Amino acid sequence: MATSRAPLRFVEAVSATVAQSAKSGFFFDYDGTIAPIMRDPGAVFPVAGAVERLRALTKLVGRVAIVSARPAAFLCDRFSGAPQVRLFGLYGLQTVVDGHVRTDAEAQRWAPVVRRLIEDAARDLPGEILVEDKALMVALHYRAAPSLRGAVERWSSRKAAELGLREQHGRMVVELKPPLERDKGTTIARETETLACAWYFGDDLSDARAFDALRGREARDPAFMGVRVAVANGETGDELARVADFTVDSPEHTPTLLDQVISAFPGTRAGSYSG
Ligand SMILES: O=P(O)(O)OC[C@H]1O[C@H](O[C@H]2O[C@H](CO)[C@@H](O)[C@H](O)[C@H]2O)[C@H](O)[C@@H](O)[C@@H]1O
Repeated sequence: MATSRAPLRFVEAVSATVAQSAKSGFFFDYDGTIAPIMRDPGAVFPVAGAVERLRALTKLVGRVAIVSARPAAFLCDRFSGAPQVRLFGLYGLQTVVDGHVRTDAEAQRWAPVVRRLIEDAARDLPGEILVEDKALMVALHYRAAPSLRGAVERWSSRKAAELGLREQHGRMVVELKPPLERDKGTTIARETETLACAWYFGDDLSDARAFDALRGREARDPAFMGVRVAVANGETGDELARVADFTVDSPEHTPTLLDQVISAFPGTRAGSYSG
């Protein structure tokens, strides 16, 4: 079910991971990667078996983490069943330490600007556009009205210029965020510094930066192995699959791929992940 798209062979990636397990890491995007895409972002939970696989991985490798554009508090709720999984929210501007969310101080300063933007969006944009308030960022969703994409993008570009914010495009969404040099790429670069091998799973445009970070590390350190897994989809999937080592068919297939990794560790059996 895993399709090789580059010279790296799946079996080699797994063997190298098992051989240097303490220095290996698994990093996951959330929406569209280990959670389904739905119209209501608040109603999204991880696919069946994902949390159990992540919990199993924490016992086998040095690091397991979620790197998401969601607020860290949301991730804390969804991954309460796997407390050893590290959580990086809002593209790495938030982390969770001992159960408490820590927010980057520079990002926090933008909260009043984002608050004003949310009020403007509620006033200016058509009712079909879902304005997701993430406190430090706003996501403008046009999934319910794809024909409004152009209007939303024009409004968002104008507001970004007016307020000094940055835009991030994604699956039927455009986000406005603080103008800081922080994204999934910088988070992955930092979190993989001490690792010899790192896997990253993603489905969307912002995940390409995490893939790039792994490629950059490989270029600087030929002993390092980066494994890029794209989760297929008809929206942004092709773009990411082109630069991935492997592709899975959907978020529901991610646990199946993880079973193939987990079962390669001595003493493990696929499917026995209750503990
Ligand atoms: O980094 P991620 O964890 O992948 O977050 C990216 C965005 O995910 C969410 O939006 C996407 O999923 C929604 C729920 O399935 C879907 O309705 C929407 O069309 C997708 O773009 C989330 O709501 C955004 O805040 C994240 O930026």
